Amino acid sequence: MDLRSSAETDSDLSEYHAGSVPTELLQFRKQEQEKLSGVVKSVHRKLRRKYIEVGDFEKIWREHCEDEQTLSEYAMAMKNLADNHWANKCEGEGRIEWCRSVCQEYFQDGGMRRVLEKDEKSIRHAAAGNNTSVNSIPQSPTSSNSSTFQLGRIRLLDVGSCFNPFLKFDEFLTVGIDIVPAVESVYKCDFLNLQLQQPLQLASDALDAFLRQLRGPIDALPAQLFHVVVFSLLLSYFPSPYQRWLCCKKAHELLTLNGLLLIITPDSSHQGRHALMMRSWRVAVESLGFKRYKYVKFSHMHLIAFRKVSPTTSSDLVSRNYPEMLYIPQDFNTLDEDGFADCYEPPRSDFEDDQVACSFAELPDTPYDSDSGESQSSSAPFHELEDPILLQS
Ligand SMILES: C[S@@+](CC[C@H](N)C(=O)[O-])C[C@H]1O[C@@H](n2cnc3c(N)ncnc32)[C@H](O)[C@@H]1O
Repeated sequence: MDLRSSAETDSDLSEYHAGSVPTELLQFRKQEQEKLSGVVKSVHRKLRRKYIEVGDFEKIWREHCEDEQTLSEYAMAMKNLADNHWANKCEGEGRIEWCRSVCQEYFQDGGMRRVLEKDEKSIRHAAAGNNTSVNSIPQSPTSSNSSTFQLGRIRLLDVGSCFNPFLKFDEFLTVGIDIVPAVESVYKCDFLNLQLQQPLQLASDALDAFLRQLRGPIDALPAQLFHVVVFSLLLSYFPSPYQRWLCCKKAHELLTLNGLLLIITPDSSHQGRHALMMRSWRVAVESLGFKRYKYVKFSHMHLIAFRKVSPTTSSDLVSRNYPEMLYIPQDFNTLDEDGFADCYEPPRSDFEDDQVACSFAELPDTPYDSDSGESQSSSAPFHELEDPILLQS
């Protein structure tokens, strides 16, 4: 199905001068965009509805992955939105550009070296407070001997890549995977069921060669292969926090030490409204062996960068209920006769009550330094210019 044929393309529109696009055409494009966003949103809703009704996510997911028609309609709608409705507006800005800039700053402009030095300083400071001899401090995996990070191309795994937005950037050796690729360069792979293998003990150029010869479908990948894992609008696709948790755990295993996990998740509300949820996400993801590096709120999404600071995850994950902490407001929708009623906020647990005060620190309102020693807030030179209709799903 080629939805593009029913829409005006950018080149069709280029005949018009800015400000002189006829109202009917604008109206038509808006309707087209709403239609495409509707296709995407209805898939998310259907999954959530089934999860509430049936409960067995594995069964629902199996059936979902077998529903080729729905999946290909979804993939075409996403690609069409990206090609014809977002691309001309974004002009180098938006979520993909944010990911790119964080990677450049971290890997190429000394960001990683700075945080590693800061980590080491904190360890020494803490040791001095405890009267521990500096010489007896075990070398941390983040100590400065690993900060001289010689990097060729940044190996980037884009999960739920759809239309492979990172492929065009030369600094990345990109592997895009998706349950339904919208373009040929993305490999078919269900990340939830991806098997992890032993890490390859190879030099960097051999690892690059390994990635270049990959072909889909991908069922397994070696651990510790990537410098960056991207979840752009992926986690909210899943109706259960546990699936989001599994994805983050897999990302941890696939990343090299000091690698970055970039999470972008939709939320059109004011940045303070879901501060508690963001706090909860931070606790959950950090428990896996990450530390938050950057956090920005654009008008329709949260953008968070975590760096992998520990080769292992903490031992007591399930009893602290970390998976449940990766909730989104849509998880608490209730079903009514016509479908879904409005969202309500989940009741607070004791743990969340304890965290309320801390949550205000999550706001990126003021120039915010999460870890890097640099500020970044929603006033950063990026404008979120994506599809509010889709992102409000
Ligand atoms: C909302 S789209 C986001 C596309 C793109 N990343 C972006 O930011 O525009 C979510 C994508 O995740 C894909 N996806 C969902 N579950 C997945 C899974 N288990 N493994 C791989 N891809 C998945 C969907 O097929 C879809 O293309």
